[in-house]
Amino acid sequence: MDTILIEGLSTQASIGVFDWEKQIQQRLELDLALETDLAKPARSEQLSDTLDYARISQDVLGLIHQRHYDLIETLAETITEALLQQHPLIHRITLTLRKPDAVPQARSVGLRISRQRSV
Ligand SMILES: Nc1nc2c(c(=O)[nH]1)N=C([C@H](O)[C@@H](O)CO)CN2
Repeated sequence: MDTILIEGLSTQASIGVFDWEKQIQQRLELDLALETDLAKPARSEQLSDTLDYARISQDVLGLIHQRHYDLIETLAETITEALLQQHPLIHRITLTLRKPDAVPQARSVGLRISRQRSV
């Protein structure tokens, strides 16, 4: 399987379990690996035959900004579920989500999840 990459997607978000985190915006960084077959678009040169990384980046930012999330787990599941539903060409998604300013002693904290289309 081939992979479309979106790396270092960075934005501010309302995210966190504590009350003070509901009053501020915090930095989030995302990497996405979207597994799909790229043989057809390679031949056709049609954007409609592949995953448009520009459009998907905007869709992900829209999901991040649409509401407050307490846990990064909830946001990660929301993003992978929506992308699998909206893009039939995606076979599997691996999402890495980082909250770089959450723990001052760490370069970054975060998670990585993989979700596959169920047949
Ligand atoms: N596994 C997680 N642990 C923690 C989360 C989280 O979303 N998932 N969130 C927090 C707080 O919001 C933290 O970022 C504030 O410093 C703590 N642990």
